[in-house]
Amino acid sequence: MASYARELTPAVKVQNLHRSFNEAGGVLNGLDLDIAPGEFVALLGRSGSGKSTLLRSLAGLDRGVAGTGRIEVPEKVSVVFQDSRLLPWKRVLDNVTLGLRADDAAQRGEKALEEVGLAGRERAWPHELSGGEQQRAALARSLVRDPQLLLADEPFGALDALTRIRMHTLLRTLCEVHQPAVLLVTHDVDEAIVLADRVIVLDGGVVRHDAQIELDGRRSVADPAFARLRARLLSELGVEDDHDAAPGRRTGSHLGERAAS
Ligand SMILES: Nc1ncnc2c1ncn2[C@@H]1O[C@H](COP(=O)(O)OP(=O)(O)OP(=O)(O)O)[C@@H](O)[C@H]1O
Repeated sequence: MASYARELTPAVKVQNLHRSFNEAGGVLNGLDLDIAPGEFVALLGRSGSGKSTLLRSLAGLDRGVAGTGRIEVPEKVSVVFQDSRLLPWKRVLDNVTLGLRADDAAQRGEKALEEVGLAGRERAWPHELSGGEQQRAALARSLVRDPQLLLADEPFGALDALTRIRMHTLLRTLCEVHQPAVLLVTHDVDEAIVLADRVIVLDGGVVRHDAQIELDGRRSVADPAFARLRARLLSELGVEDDHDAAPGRRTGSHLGERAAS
């Protein structure tokens, strides 16, 4: 996944972005950000630091919010949220293909559902799917459009730890196949390290920290280099790393690893 070239025209270019909701002060204060085609960027930041505001700006979902600046994104952008946002009155396949204007929409939807491990569930209703399956369907709905940019706002935030790990593997695999640029908002430092090519930290309405993840191959929380990176990112976030705490009780972390890519 990290095989992008910096000199390529960026998939995302943000220059001097300002956003504010009231006169009390800006949420984004002159933010600059480039994301290369195919690059997977995780976005960390304290609660209220403006992560969702940035993502919504890139998605064009911030109409009515005061602001200035320049945003360039590709034509095909898909968004995934923490909740699947499947329409309860439509079957899974119809949710996946909703708004897709293509003669082969149904076949593409079926293929996307197969890719996310939901083959055979095309005619199910959303309420018949588990939370993890609903997020799989949401991923299928975004990927069926073959996006050049995938924006994901804590897509696994509501899932249990084991389902999350499975979703990490699935997302990596899908990204390797489809090669979208990705901006993933997450609170989970381990999730960021496991998944991303690059991690950025938002603070004060700008990108405060921006680093490539140099870990190769299998990324495991047991790897000392992983632990060092986690400690550095937690410190950027103003949090102490309680690395010695019991698994699952660490601040901003969970057990996770990814297979070599
Ligand atoms: N629609 C809105 N109206 C008024 N203020 C808002 C609105 N949306 C966000 N804000 C404010 O903007 C700031 C940034 O919010 P945002 O949701 O972007 O932060 P975040 O980093 O995604 O937070 P979290 O990690 O808690 O989800 C917060 O102070 C929030 O209260």
